[in-house]
Amino acid sequence: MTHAADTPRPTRFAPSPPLLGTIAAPGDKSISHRAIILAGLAIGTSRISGLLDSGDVAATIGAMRAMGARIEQDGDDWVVQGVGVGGLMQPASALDMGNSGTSARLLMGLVASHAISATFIGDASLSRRPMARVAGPLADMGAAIDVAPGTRLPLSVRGIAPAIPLAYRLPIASAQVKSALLLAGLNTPGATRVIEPVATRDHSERMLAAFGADIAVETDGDGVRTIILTGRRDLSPCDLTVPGDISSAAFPIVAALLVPESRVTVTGVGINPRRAGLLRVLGEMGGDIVLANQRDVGGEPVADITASHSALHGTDIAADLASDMIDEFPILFVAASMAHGHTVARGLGELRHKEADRLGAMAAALAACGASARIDGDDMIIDGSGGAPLPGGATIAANHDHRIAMSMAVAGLVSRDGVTIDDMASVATSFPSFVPLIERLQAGA
Ligand SMILES: O=C(O)C1=C[C@@H](OP(=O)(O)O)[C@@H](O)[C@H](O)C1
Ligand SMILES: C=C(OP(=O)(O)O)C(=O)O
Repeated sequence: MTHAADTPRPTRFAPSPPLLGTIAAPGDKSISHRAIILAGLAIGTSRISGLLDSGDVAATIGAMRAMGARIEQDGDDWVVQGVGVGGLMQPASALDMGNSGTSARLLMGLVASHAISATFIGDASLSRRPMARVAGPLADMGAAIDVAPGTRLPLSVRGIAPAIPLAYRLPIASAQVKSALLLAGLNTPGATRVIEPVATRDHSERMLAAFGADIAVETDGDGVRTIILTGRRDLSPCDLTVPGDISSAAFPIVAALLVPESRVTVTGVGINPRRAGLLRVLGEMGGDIVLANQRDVGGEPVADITASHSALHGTDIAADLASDMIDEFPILFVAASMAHGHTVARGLGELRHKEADRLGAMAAALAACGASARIDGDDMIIDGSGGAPLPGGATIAANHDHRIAMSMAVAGLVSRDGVTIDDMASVATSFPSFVPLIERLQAGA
């Protein structure tokens, strides 16, 4: 039987008229996962507004429900009654993480310090992604991980309470690993310490503090952060608003920079410095990007962002910037392909471990559309077209990767012959309204 969701949705993105108008950014995916998880652990009722309605967040909601949290939609809000730290229940069946690495890794951490066991499964893409980065330190905390060699999904975590508090220096810059260990630390007596030589997105730290966790952050003279979480404290419920997702806003913003005569405003976008590296790089490339109405939403900095068509020039992106824009490289590569001159983006090995190998897949996709992109070790090197449209004309395999699908869709908007994406279904994981919002901007919304 063929299910509707399994039917590929090929879509052609033709050369675009100017993009004009104002749209609201969808809720931040990273923050939405964390809001559901922490509200699901608090004692009492939390109300969340602005939650991202997407496949990845649905995976986290499903798993937290399966472990006892009561999570209901109330109009545009979500109302969550938590189980209390230490109160997760044994799930009756395997937890389906779908396409979502964040769900899988954060929830593995959560289960590790509860006396329950859970089997984690995922789609073909997620089942190829490395899980040893969380399984290793969680085993050091006392959890038993049952997994085939290679440490990929499916795997089972048998948690332990009390777990052993860990001091762990992150060997890779990963907010998912950091967050998995902090969540494991919540039900672990004593201090769990995560040492972060390269700073990554700090949504977990901010939100843990908002829910009343005992958390402190120390930064040494070299900028190395140590996050200290003392476990076994109850979490208090919160009413919070999820800011808009800069990783989604990136697509209309770059599209506006590239499509002649465009001017687009995206409202309510999170500009946390550990997420907003793309804005800094596009600014250095000559992009006309204006931030207005800067404010705080849910403990995160937010702004309305206006991007206008600009002549971009190439740039050199240092490796230490990578984690501040890790999910934005695919769309940055599209921008660089149309810039004047040479762009080098360095130290991007982690891109090989996302929903697809984003280095290899983007180099191939851009080359298929007539751009000059090549990989040298962990670096991407692009010679821009100098503002000329890319030839296009290709059909690109999205490979279950929403960011490749949306990036190459934007490439189609600025191509000579259009670009076809073989299957746009993956955008439902992070930005279900991507196509209608682009169409609204084309109509001058
Ligand atoms: O913590 C998070 O919410 C995320 C962290 C990043 O992954 P890594 O921790 O693997 O870098 C990012 O790529 C992902 O989209 C979301
Ligand atoms: C890498 C991503 O997400 P995840 O790791 O949660 O699948 C992403 O959204 O680009």
